[in-house]
Amino acid sequence: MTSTSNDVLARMRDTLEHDCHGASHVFVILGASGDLAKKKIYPTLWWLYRDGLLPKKTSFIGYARSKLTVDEIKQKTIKFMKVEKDEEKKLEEFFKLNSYVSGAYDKTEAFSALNKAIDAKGSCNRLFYLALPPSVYESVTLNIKAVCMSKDDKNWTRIIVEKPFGRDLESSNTLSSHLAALFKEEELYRIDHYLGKEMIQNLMVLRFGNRIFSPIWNRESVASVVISFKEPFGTQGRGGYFDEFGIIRDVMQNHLLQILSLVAMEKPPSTGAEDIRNEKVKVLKSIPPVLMENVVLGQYIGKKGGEGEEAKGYLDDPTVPKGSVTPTFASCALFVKNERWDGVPFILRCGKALNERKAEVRVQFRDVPGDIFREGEVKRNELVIRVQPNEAVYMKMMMKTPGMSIDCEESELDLTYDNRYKGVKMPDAYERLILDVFMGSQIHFVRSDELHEAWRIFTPLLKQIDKEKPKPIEYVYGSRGPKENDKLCTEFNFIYTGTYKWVKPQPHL
Ligand SMILES: NC(=O)C1=CN([C@@H]2O[C@H](COP(=O)(O)OP(=O)(O)OC[C@H]3O[C@@H](n4cnc5c(N)ncnc54)[C@H](OP(=O)(O)O)[C@@H]3O)[C@@H](O)[C@H]2O)C=CC1
Ligand SMILES: O=C1O[C@H](COP(=O)(O)O)[C@@H](O)[C@H](O)[C@H]1O
Repeated sequence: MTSTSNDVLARMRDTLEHDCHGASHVFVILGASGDLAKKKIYPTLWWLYRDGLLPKKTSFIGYARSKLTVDEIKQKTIKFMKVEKDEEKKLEEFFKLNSYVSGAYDKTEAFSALNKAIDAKGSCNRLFYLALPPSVYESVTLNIKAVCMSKDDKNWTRIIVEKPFGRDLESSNTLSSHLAALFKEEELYRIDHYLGKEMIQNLMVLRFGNRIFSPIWNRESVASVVISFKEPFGTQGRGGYFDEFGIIRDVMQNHLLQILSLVAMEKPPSTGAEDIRNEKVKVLKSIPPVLMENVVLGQYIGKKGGEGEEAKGYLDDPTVPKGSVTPTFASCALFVKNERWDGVPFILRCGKALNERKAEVRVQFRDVPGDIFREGEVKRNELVIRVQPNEAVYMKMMMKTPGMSIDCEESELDLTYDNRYKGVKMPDAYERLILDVFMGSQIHFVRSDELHEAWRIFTPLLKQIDKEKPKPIEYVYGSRGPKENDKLCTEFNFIYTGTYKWVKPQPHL
């Protein structure tokens, strides 16, 4: 039987109270005046508070250079909080638990003032969320370490770090060494918010909780794997920031590679964080650096006759440097050189300003050997794990056309979450991850050696792109991206026939 949202919430509250032993907690948002804080962190803390999912004695302190009041923070963030009419009183309670300290990121005296505000809450566990540009990570973490850590043994301090974790292997290693000199690995929570998504967390269960997959999850049966991220909007005026990174650093090197490691890793000895992360590192170590010849780069141009944002290309964004060749689309094929996967292409593909919002994993199986049906009739099986939107797992299968016909046709085993798990609340990725930090679970956070391997795989390519500045292929805003990507997919054994038609199930009357 499917658990109802209320059952699940009640169980989570019990676990949380048990794990937190009734302790007090202070959650500090560094960069409280910024975009991430406003759009994600404050709303997430509110949802957790509203649902009773934070330890009972938790308060929140915002910290940034701007001189702000809690009321001003509230005005900035409220439209992202999705507050229902009957929740106003609770929202007031939430903001009463908030305070704000203004100060510089590089002044120890300012952090002493922050520490005073934390001390005023009494003996407590401390969580610091770095919702900040990486340029200030170093000074902020030095100051936290110098004056803001928990003073007694019974309380812990945890630091939540947001990407980008550097821009190449060298800068990432420098950041990792800096953090390692200040904090223990168990105090560091490196967020990759894709690890907080339902279907990404489901990959472990799907693979290792089902007997049927393990015999076919290898080079004998799998032809190729495609992992995609598509977004239907462009840089929306924030191209200046994006241009420093490009889509490979923004999405491929982190979110898509994390998904790949969960799809390709061996079965860990347990579901413990270290066992899982050991396996993820092992599989990443088997991946040679990506070669430029296996890469397609694209940049979107405006749509003729389009209106508003879609009429504008990447280079029309006034915050983007003139003539920039930063890719807004990238796809690449890479290989896992181990016994299980040798020769199987893993195609990663991501892009902005495409035709739809979609993130999915597509495992395409090899052709049926010794086919006895009419030539070309039998198509490859495909297992699709749709991460977003509308979570689903479906397996494309060949079936006899029902009725008198003896033909084969493409059909599917379809597990659409909206139908199967009616009424279950899907928390936002940040809700799950912030809760994990309270509970001290690092399963869904990136360890420093995973980060090292991820940058090792992409840094030679990124350096080559930065040096040679190849001109990306133009694609029109709202299209499927460069045609060259389809060629890359075909070259690397992903066969698209265009013959599969999904008949959306109609609700029973
Ligand atoms: N439970 C559910 O909700 C289910 C939903 N469906 C829906 O049915 C529709 C079709 O299913 P789908 O699995 O995508 O099957 P398809 O075989 O039609 O598509 C497979 C893949 O090929 C890509 N593709 C499309 N055009 C080309 C092309 N010209 N050359 C190369 N590749 C191409 C697709 O999208 P891309 O443009 O991203 O490359 C996709 O990645 C989808 O909208 C799917 O979401 C199907 C089954 C279950
Ligand atoms: O990390 C990032 O992810 C978002 C997309 O996240 P999603 O949860 O909405 O899929 C992307 O827009 C952004 O560029 C990138 O930095």
